Amino acid sequence: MLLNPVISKLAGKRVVLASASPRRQDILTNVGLRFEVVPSWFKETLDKSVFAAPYEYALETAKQKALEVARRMHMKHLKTPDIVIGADTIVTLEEAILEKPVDKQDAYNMLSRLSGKEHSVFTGVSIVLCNRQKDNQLEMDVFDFYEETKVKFADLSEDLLWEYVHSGEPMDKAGGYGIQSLGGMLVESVHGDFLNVVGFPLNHFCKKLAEIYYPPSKQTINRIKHDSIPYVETFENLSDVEKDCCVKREAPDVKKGSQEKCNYALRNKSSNVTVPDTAALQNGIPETNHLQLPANIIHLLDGFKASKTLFAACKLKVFDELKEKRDLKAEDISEKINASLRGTEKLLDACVALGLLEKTHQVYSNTEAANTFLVSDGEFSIHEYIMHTNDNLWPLFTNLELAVKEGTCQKQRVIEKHSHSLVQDTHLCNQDKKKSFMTAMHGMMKITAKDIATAFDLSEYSSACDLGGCTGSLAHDLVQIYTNMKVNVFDLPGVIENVCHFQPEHFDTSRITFTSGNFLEDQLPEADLYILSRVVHDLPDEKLDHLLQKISNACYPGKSALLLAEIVLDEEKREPRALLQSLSMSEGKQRSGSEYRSLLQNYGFTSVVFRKTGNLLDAVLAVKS
Ligand SMILES: Cc1cn([C@H]2C[C@H](O)[C@@H](COP(=O)(O)OP(=O)(O)OP(=O)(O)O)O2)c(=O)[nH]c1=O
Repeated sequence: MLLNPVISKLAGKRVVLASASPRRQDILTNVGLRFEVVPSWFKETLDKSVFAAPYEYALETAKQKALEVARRMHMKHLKTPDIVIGADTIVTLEEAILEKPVDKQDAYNMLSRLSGKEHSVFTGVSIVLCNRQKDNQLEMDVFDFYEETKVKFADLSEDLLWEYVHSGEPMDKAGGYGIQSLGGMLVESVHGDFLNVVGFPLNHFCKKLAEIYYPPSKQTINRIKHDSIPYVETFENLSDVEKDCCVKREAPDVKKGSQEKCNYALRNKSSNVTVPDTAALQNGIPETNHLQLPANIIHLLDGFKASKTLFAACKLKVFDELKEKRDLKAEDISEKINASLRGTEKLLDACVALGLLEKTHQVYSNTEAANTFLVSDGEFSIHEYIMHTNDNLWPLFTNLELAVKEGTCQKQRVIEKHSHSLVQDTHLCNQDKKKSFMTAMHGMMKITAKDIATAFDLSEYSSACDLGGCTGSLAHDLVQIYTNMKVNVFDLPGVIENVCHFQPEHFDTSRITFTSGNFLEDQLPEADLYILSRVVHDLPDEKLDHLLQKISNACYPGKSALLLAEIVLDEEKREPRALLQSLSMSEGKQRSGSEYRSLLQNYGFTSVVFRKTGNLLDAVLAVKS
C-alpha cells in the first residue's frame, strides 16, 4: 500500500497525539498508526486579533498544544516522545472565528449564522520532532501546515436547529456541528478534504510526513505520477515486512535489485486502475478488484499475539537478563531463561518487531522503555502489573463470549470457586499472592500517581485519606508535592501488614500513616480530602451508594472534597481503554465526566470537575458544598 511506507516510518517511535478529540484518534488509528494519547493542557485563549488570517490562529494553537505536551512529557519520568502531533480545528464565517460553543444558546447562535451559507473549516496541524540531548535538554523541530475545506449549509429552520442543539452533538465541536454524525444532515456541499472538517486532514498529514522522512530526489520529482501522497523512492530504509511483500509481488521481467522491485509494487498499487498487475496476468490469475483489509482489523487480528508476547517475555524475565548483561545473543538468553533456542529466537525477534528490544548483528539489547518499565526491579517497573494482567485478566478475557452472553464476570468460572470479592479471595489469599498483587498495584500507581496528584491544585487540603490506598504510592507523591498535607492510607488489614515492604528508602514518611479497616464496614478516618483510586468503577450500585453516602456524611460542606482516580470515558463513549476494561464485566461500570458529575451530585458534591491526564488514570475532583 502506498500509504504504508509513510505511516510505517513512525513504527517503533514514541508517537503522541496531543489531542483529546476521539475523531482524531479514530482517523489515525484507522490507518494503522500506533500512538499514545496525551491531551494538551494548553488553553485555547490566544488573542485572535493579533493573527493576520484565521488559519494562522489555528496553526499557532495546534503548535502550542503539541509543544506543551512535548515539554510536559519530557519533564516527567524520562518519557520524552519522538513525535508529538497537535491539531486545532476552527470554523470561519465572514472573518469571524467560531470554536466550540460554550452553551446551547451559543451553539444555536453559531448554527443559525451558518444556515444557508458557505463557510470554511481550517485545521492547523503541528508535528513536533523531539530530540533529547545528552544534557537532558529537549531539542524540538516543528513542522506545520493547515488545510481548508469549504462547507455549505442548507437553509435550516429554527426548530430543526434547536432539535439538533438538544441532541448534545454540537457542544465539543468547532462551529457547533459534527459533519460525520447528525450534523451531516445540515450540509449541502463540501469542497475539499472531508476529514479536515472532522478534525484531521489525513492526506495533507501523509504528504507532510513524506516530506519530512523522504525528501524527494531529483529523479523522483520527475517521476511523480500520483497527485496525492508523494511518491516514495527511498525504500531501503523500510521494514523487512514491506520488502517481503514487495518481493512477493515481483514481476518476472522486473530487473533484480530491491529498489526496482519495490518501485514496481508501489506504482502498481498507486495507480488505481490503469496499470495491470503483470505478475498476476503472467501467472494466469485474472485481475480482480483488490480490496484492502483495513489496518485496524489487521492490528486486531494480531493484537492478542502481541500482548501475549509481552507477557511471555516478562514472565521469562528476558528484559531482566538483558538489563544485567546488556548485549546478548539468542543462545545466551535461551540458556539463562532455560528455554529452547528455537523458541527463544522467535520470541526475541517478535519483541524486536514490537519495539521492546533492539537487535544489531544477532545481538539483542533492551530498549530504554524496557529498561525503565519492563524489568522486574526498576523504580518504575510495571513487570508485576503485567504478570497480574497475564495471570488474572487474560483468563477472564478468554471467556469473553460467555461473559457477553451471560452479562456476568467470569472470575468464578476461572478460579472455580464462588467468590464475592476477587481482591479478597484470590489476590489476598496467601502471602505470595498478596505481595505480588500489591507489587502490581504499586507499580501501576507509581506511574500515574504524580499526574493524579497534580491534576488539580490540592494545596488547600491539609489532611487526606486514601481509601483503599494499598502501598501508599499516591500518598508518597501527595506529601512530596503538598508540603502541608498529611495522608492516611486506609486499607484492609492484610494489605496494611505488608506495606513496610514498599516504603521508599531515604524518604520522609512522617506525614503518612497507615490504618487498617474496611471502608464499606468501618468508620472512616477524618480528613479534608477523601481519595478513591480505581474503586468506583469496580463497585456494584448498592455498595457504591453506601460508600459515597458514608464519604458524603464524613465531609464538611465547603471544606471537604472527594478525589477519584479512574479512566474517565469521553462523552461519546469511544475511549477504548475504559470500554475494553469494562468487558471484564465487574459488577461496576465505567463512566464519562458528565456521568461522574451526576453521580456525585446525588451525594451533595455540587462542584465536580474532571481532568484527562493522558496517563493510565484520569482525575475527578468533587467538592461538597
Ligand atoms: C466542524 C467539525 C468539528 N469537529 C471537531 C473536531 C475537533 O475535535 C473539534 C474542534 O476542537 P479542537 O479544539 O480543534 O479539538 P478538541 O478540543 O476536540 O481536542 P484537542 O484540543 O484536545 O486537540 O471539533 C467535528 O468533529 N466535526 C465537525 O464537523
